[in-house]
Amino acid sequence: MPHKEEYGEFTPNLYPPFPEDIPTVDLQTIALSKLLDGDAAEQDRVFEACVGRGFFYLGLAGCPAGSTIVSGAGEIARVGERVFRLPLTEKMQYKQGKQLFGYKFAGSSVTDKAGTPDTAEFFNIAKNDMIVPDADMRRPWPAEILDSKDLLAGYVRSAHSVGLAVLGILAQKMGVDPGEFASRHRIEEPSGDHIRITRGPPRAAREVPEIQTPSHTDSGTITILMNWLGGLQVWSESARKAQLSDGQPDVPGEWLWVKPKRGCAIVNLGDAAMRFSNGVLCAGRHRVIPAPGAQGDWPRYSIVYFVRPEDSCVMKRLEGRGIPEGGPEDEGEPLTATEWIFRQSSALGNKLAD
Ligand SMILES: O=C(O)CCC(=O)C(=O)O
Ligand SMILES: [Fe+2]
Repeated sequence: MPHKEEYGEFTPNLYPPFPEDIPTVDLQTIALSKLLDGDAAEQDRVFEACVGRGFFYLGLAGCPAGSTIVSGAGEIARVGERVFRLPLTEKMQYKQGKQLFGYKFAGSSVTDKAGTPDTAEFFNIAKNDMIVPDADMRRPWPAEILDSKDLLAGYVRSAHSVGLAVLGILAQKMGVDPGEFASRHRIEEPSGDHIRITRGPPRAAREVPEIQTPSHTDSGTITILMNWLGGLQVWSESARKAQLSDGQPDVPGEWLWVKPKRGCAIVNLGDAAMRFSNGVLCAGRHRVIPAPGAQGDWPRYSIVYFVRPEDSCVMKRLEGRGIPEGGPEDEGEPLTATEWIFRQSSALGNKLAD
């Protein structure tokens, strides 16, 4: 059992191994350093993974942005420990609004039609506030976060650059000018990008796992995820419709565990990537439950970076020889990214503050 007082609760060195006897998903491992070096075979593999399931491991060794993500994620989880330890009344002063920045309390969204509440807490730290002077920030942040602003800003820049590097490669494979993604994700421009610190409680019951984060596809473009304990699961079949959903998978299949891999991020594409590519790229459906086996006795932390289109970006498909025309998504008035993301998260049953 974890010794909470003695070690704090984010203790990756003490976690028992991920069980060997449960069905895991077989994800490709792509080396970030090879991608950045222009390795053609690695670039082919990343495109294949994104057209397929929309999930892959990204090996972070051998390049500065990768090292910042590996070391930064652990340090940010420790910032999270300090934030989540604050009294609920204090955390609720930072309750998330329409843009989803700030604190999400456990139970703020539902996991099924019966209305069972989720169990994960999040603190969503806005990219734009971390990379500007304090006087220019748009929201208040707890002292625990402001004290670590340099760490968070460095992480934002590295994770954002890694996301954009992958998107640039995907663009080329689809015959799209890589500048088309870059110009929709400029780091200084306001966007829904954020670092999410998540905390899920230890497993309450062996038999019926409670849902920490219900079934969803991410609404942004690309997500860089760091986690240490199991608990993430992907739906076995890919679903590529960027449609409103009631939070349940829309094609038959089963949940498969994603085994955390040291030194690797788990990268997945979101609905915006599917929208920009008119369905060529896949947004992988996933959820989080308590970690399997003895790992489930620990509180579960993860650090997620969401790369999202700029707020005023018009959400329509990009032009390129590899991007098909037409389909239902090409009809009707396109939304801005702000409207789009609000629509996607409301569909997941999130009770928003304003
Ligand atoms: O905690 C994880 O492993 C995944 C979290 C996630 O899917 C999300 O926050 O969108
Ligand atoms: Fe997600």
